[in-house]
Amino acid sequence: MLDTPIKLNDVSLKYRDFTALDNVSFEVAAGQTMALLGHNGAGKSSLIKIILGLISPTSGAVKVMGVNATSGKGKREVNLGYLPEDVSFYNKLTGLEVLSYFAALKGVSRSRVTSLIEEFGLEYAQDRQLKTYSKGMKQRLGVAQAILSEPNILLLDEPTVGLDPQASQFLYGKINQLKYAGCAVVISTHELSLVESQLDRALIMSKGRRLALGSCYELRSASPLHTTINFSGLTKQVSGNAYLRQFYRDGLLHFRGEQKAELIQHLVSQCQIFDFELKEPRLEDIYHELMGQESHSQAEQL
Ligand SMILES: Nc1ncnc2c1ncn2[C@@H]1O[C@H](COP(=O)(O)OP(=O)(O)OP(=O)(O)O)[C@@H](O)[C@H]1O
Repeated sequence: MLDTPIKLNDVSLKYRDFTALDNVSFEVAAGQTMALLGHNGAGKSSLIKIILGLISPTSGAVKVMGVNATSGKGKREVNLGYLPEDVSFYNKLTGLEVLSYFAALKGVSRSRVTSLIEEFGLEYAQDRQLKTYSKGMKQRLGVAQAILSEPNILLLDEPTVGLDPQASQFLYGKINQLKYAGCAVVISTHELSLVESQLDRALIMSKGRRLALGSCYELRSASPLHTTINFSGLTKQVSGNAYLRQFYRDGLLHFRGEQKAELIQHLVSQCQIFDFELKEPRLEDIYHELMGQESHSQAEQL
């Protein structure tokens, strides 16, 4: 059986007395995208650096393709792409020189460099020094560098910062191509609306601790936030239906994520519906709800 690409077990990290990560565990399977979400300082970049083997956890186990990420043994066999939080290349090099340099390090062909430069819309600036690049252009180059080797593991720290909407969409298209080829992807981001439709699972963190872990469906099901349904004739049809009455409030049906399938089956079999509007809590709503609960319970502990 193939090893799980990324596996963290009870990982903790301390900087002197400060606990940056507190018993964090998760796995990322081949072909999956895991989004790391959390306020500034939650520990997202630290987790990525631990997976990379750049820093060692104070305790816990980290395996990358079945190999202990901190021991160094067998690491060279992992084809890994990484975009750091603050992309910074040598400013006197041109865009083409930067990508060619990484291509040489990773044994990637010249034609892949040329096609990525073209695909990322940097062809017109490829012979210009990076000091003349805008923030977004540098970010495009950084992302191109991260996916250059068509990695099996891709770690992206805030990849869409500075990218225009078209470039962000293009990036997610590229990530999806890699995923379908079996790449395990970890994305740390604050852009929840962008990542929502892209992730398979999200790890929501606060102050180094895991608040929630799951797919959008699982997070929604566990959330106290309601999904609502509205359709014409709702009020009339509810009045004679004891099952629907339990969900009815303010002209809408309100229910929890896990009740959705049963309720929709009931509506289809028992009601006349020509069209309906379903509103589910977005990832952003769930995130804010969890953060609100967290600060409430912290306030209570004081
Ligand atoms: N070298 C270090 N020494 C001491 N503390 C550190 C060090 N690196 C990170 N930290 C602390 O660890 C915590 C987690 O930092 P980390 O960079 O992982 O957060 P993050 O979730 O990526 O934040 P952001 O969204 O702002 O990028 C923060 O409180 C940070 O100040």
